Amino acid sequence: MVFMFPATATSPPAPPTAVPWTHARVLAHGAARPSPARTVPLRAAAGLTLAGDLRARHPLPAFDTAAMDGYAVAGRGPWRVRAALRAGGTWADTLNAGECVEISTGARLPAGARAVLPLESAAVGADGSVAGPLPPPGRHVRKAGEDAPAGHRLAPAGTRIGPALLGLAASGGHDTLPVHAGPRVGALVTGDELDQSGIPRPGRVRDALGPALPALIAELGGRSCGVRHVPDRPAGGLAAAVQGWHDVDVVVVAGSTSVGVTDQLRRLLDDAGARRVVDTVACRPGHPMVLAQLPDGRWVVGLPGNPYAALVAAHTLLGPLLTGLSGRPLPALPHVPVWGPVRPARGRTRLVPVAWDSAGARIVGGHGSAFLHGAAMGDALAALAPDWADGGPAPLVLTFG
Ligand SMILES: Nc1nc2c(c(=O)[nH]1)N[C@H]1C(S)=C(S)[C@@H](COP(=O)(O)OP(=O)(O)OC[C@H]3O[C@@H](n4cnc5c(N)ncnc54)[C@H](O)[C@@H]3O)O[C@H]1N2
Ligand code: MOO
Repeated sequence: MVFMFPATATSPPAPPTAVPWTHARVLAHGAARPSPARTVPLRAAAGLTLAGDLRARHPLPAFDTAAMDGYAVAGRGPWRVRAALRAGGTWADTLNAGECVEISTGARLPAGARAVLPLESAAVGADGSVAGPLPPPGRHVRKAGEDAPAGHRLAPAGTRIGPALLGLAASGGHDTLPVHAGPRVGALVTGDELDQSGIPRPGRVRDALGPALPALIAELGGRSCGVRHVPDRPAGGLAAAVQGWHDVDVVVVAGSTSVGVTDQLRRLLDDAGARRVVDTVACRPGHPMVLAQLPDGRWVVGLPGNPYAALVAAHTLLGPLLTGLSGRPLPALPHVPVWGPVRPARGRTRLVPVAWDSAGARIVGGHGSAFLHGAAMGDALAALAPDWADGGPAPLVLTFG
């Protein structure tokens, strides 16, 4: 006879030693020290982190600039046209009342000009003079230093360098930037049951994490150094693989975080004299995750083998760790209303994939710990507290699906 336990609607409480989910992120971030700063050309800085404040080397804009094609006028009209100015040109003379220059957007305003009369508002008379409504002083003019005076802090150290910041740095007169490079991350995928291509053979499963991890590491701010597959047998293979990967800052181990006979991760961490910073987290899924530091300074992040649990664990521990190693502050999580027919978990945080909708974020797809469908369709993970109710606010960790 086979005895079966009745299915329960709520999950069992978290193990007593498990770290609360919000605290796990803070611990992982706080444990990391940023890599030394170095200087790189702008073209090599995308995705890295500013290692010093970015300051304007000159006023932005550098001079009073025409913001419209038209006429830069002085005094009241009609105005006599003195010259034509194009962007990039200079005109050393000064306008007197009743004079103007034809001017292009981006050209430096001549001394004496009060404003720009747009072409559409101007009428050119038979004698070549220009008439039109008197523009108020400063109209259609970008004032020198209006965006930032010289020396102004454009962005603080710790800012992630994206396209807008690269453009801002160039506008501010910079050719290079001081940066913290993205940490180097190697990924070890464990599991003798994994097939690497096609439809898995009977009893086996297709490796979902090997293809996912390099993209996930890059999304979280790391430099992926590749994926290596480690067999569960002989025992000791995982320890050798971890110890042997020297030229990385972080080793991610996928699988082997549980208590089964083939799960070697915690034993190898103890044997190696590693310091555990986070050891199990009060969340669902992903609770067996672990973060530890080896005596040589390298970090080990253990992600549970179940693919969605691994994704949750990566966003809980790996993301904040890489953020800290990169010299960036831990971002505050936005709280938005979350909708969907899901029960929160007793005594722990439940992480579900969500997609934006007009009223907040809606829970999407399947979110069992082995299934990636929901996460692949989602924009974020919502962290549902035990007292969350449908439509209530929850913090979001943004993801890329
Ligand atoms: N007695 C207990 N058993 C389990 C516990 C527990 O607390 N006590 N926790 C369960 C939870 S929760 C998780 S999550 C898993 C974690 O297991 P491991 O990290 O040791 O991973 P594996 O056992 O190797 O695999 C678990 C599961 O995931 C599949 N898997 C593994 N790697 C991949 C991959 N790269 N791509 C796709 N699927 C993968 C694997 O086939 C298993 O089905 O432990 C539970 N057990
Ligand atoms: O928490 Mo496990 O991580 O349920 O799949």
